[in-house]
Amino acid sequence: ERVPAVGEPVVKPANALSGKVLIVYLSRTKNTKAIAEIIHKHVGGKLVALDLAKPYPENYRATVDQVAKENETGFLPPLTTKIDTIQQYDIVFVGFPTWGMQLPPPMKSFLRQYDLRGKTVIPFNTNGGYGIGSTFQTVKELCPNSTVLDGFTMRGGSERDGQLLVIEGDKAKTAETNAQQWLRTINVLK
Ligand SMILES: Cc1cc2nc3c(=O)[nH]c(=O)nc-3n(C[C@H](O)[C@H](O)[C@H](O)COP(=O)(O)O)c2cc1C
Repeated sequence: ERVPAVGEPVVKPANALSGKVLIVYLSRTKNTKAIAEIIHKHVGGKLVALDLAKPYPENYRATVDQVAKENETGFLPPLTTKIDTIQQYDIVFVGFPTWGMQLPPPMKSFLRQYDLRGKTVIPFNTNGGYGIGSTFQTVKELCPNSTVLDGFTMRGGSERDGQLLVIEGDKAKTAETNAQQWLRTINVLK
């Protein structure tokens, strides 16, 4: 690496993100989990799934209805996942599906429960083809004192139509290529 001249302003290198990494994700049919694992493979750190004190019903329709109610009332479902000393992490990836065009309530619980101030927060998403909805915006709102970077999104399954895990095989390879490209764009990878 070139040594800067005396008095020359020190510019951060391209790969400016360093520090301890936490990857937290919510996944019902494992598409978001597949992306979390790709990120983990390339970035390392601690990979943690969000688990609920009271899991959602297995039935898709019942889950949609429950989520709609929770979104209406602002109910934050209690988590059983415990992050050991959140303070130790500098970079926190947060992964989630789009649910009802919103951030899923359990991820709202996580962002409410843990103080991510001063950290770099990096969202990623899978959805049934209708996009991120308000999810990335809500992450920003719930992390007002964090640096929230541009997120990654791709189409996952569509449980409504019986499509569960689809990010596998060739689709997982494409996902990996695209995710690596994104990680370079946001300067997490060189
Ligand atoms: C309760 C519920 C609500 C959903 N709402 C949406 C939605 O509003 N828009 C959308 O594109 N996909 C929606 N989906 C589909 C998921 O976002 C998609 O299948 C995603 O890939 C699931 O991620 P996972 O496999 O990690 O659980 C919904 C799925 C569930 C279970």
